[in-house]
Amino acid sequence: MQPNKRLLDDCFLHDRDRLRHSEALAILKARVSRVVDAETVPLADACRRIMAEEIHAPRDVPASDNSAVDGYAFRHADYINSGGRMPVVARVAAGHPMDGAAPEGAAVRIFTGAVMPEGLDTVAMQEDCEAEEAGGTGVVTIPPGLKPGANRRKAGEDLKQGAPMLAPGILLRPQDVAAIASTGKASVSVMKRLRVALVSTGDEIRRPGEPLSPGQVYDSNHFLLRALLEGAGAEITDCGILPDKADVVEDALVTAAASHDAIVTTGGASRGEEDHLVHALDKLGTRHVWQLAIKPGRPMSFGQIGDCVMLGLPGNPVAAMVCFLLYARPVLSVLGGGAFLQPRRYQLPADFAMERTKTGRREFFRGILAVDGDGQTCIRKFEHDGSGLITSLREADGLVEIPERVTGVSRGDLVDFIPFTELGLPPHG
Ligand SMILES: Nc1nc2c(c(=O)[nH]1)N[C@H]1C(S)=C(S)[C@@H](COP(=O)(O)OP(=O)(O)OC[C@H]3O[C@@H](n4cnc5c(N)ncnc54)[C@H](O)[C@@H]3O)O[C@H]1N2
Ligand code: MOO
Repeated sequence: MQPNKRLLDDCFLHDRDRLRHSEALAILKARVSRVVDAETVPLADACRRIMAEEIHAPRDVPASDNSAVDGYAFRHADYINSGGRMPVVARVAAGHPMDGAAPEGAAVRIFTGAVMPEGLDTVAMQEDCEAEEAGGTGVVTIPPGLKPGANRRKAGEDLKQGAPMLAPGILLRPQDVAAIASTGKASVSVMKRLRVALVSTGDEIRRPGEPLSPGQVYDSNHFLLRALLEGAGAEITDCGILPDKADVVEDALVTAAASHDAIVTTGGASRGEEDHLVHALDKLGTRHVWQLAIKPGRPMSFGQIGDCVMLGLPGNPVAAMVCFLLYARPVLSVLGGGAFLQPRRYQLPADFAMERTKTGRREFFRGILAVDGDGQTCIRKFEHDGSGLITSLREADGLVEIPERVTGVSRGDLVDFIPFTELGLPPHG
């Protein structure tokens, strides 16, 4: 006889009731704003910090016209009139500008970065010239065909005085810090670092270095999330590993919330009797998000305890990383004064095929960049989808994103690929 009640063994049956990825993002975005103040730091410490001030170029960069090459500087009109053969009357090197203007009809020996002598507008590369010259005196023959202004870098061609350079909220990259330095500014106002409490939970979790008893698991998520948080510029407090005990979890969250801008937890996020994080959040504060129509990462929660944001990441390592990158990263960025960071997707042909019996949820598979038989870049899927496989994260170059409505992927179909580099991670070495 057939049972009249089907067992609820399909753990994704309720995806319709769960928040979709885009809905979750919209809630997160609407709920958070900057919580940190500004501080002034020396430029050497400014990289990867978030700008708190607006900067306009205080001066022209470069400050003067200068030579782009080692060679001979001259007035273009003199070059035309002389047929390219000119006396050399002086020598100017970088850091040693010429006193006064160059005489008419003459060339000047010049080196890369040296200020263009007054009145001269064009430079010929030394390799193209024939010179009977030493120490800035002699004669040089310059080949025909040079255009006026050749090999001359104009004052202000990099930055014009007053040009907008940087605005609050921008994450400073090495090249941004270089630009600030090029204007002579020695310090910069940036957002203070976000104070984040990092919590692992689970009776079975142990720190590396400790002996492992049967059934216990090393706390890999602590190191995963610590590194991700460091990459996001946070100041981290290690709150250790909490046991699966409601009162201990609650006490720890109250203490952490009092002195941090955000709490990031891993584990205990789900619905089991031993999962206390969501109940604690409900009791101590307000939950805005829990249970997403995504995989992996379904039990992620987001809420607040007073003014402290709580991000409850799942315990499975792949789910913890995916949730961090997709949801915690933009939230922490906004709390820290930055943008709600969203990765760009790249459409690449799939080097895999799959059928989806369950639609309605968004899936993020681990994707590996590959080259197909025609030499075209394509995307492979890590062969196992298990949410506990750290190896899948290590092998992958990013995430393959399969939207809710897609019923299957055929080999060669274009799929969305989010490189890990778009999520702030270093490239695969
Ligand atoms: N009946 C149901 N069971 C589960 C559901 C569900 O909806 N109903 N969801 C599953 C999904 S999806 C996930 S993801 C997990 C996540 O739940 P939790 O956050 O409560 O995670 P835990 O049970 O604490 O741990 C899951 C897994 O991850 C390991 N873990 C935990 N913390 C760490 C750590 N710091 N470092 C390394 N590994 C960690 C833990 O030992 C477990 O193996 O729940 C499913 N179950
Ligand atoms: O969705 Mo869970 O997050 O499979 O691992």
